Amino acid sequence: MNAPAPGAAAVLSGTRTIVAEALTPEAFAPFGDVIEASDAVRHFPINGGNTERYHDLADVDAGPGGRVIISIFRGQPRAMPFPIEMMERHPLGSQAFVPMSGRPYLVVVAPAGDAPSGGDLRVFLARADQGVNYARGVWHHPLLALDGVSDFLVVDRAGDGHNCDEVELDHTVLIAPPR
Ligand SMILES: NC(=O)N[C@@H](O)C(=O)O
Ligand code: NI
Repeated sequence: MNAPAPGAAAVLSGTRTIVAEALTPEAFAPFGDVIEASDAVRHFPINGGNTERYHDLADVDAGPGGRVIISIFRGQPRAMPFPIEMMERHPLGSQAFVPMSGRPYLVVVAPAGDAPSGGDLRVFLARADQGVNYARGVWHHPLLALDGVSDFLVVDRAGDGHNCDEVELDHTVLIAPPR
């Protein structure tokens, strides 16, 4: 059997397998922002030309009564192919992950709104120089580090209220990074 194209879904041994697609701002736009220093974003020299500022890359949202905080998540690598059995969302604020360990990672998302089914998932392979910012309420799988223990700078919300809903998927979906 030919390898499925990135982003394609293939039914292997009765379980649907999705091969990750490359992360681009356009493809990720329905779910939030891609945080990367590319010529596609507004950038300009500062500090007398010593530094280039890649400006205003993500919409950080702590909602009413929330506070924006910065943390570090140290993720253990996930074994591939990985079964996606649940998703979560943060209804009160956004959540951004910026890789610090020089490794790629996987991003699994579904649109904000009703609880997703396995058929609603989008799977992206993020490069080591790309961060993501999940917009408020966007369904996503908890951190999916690859290849080794990986640190991520995380920008999200602290404050009152319940800010993490979890849902079990109606069927398991295996994900695999592109070959
Ligand atoms: N629990 C927690 O803060 N982690 C998740 O939100 C996640 O997206 O990894
Ligand atoms: Ni989260």
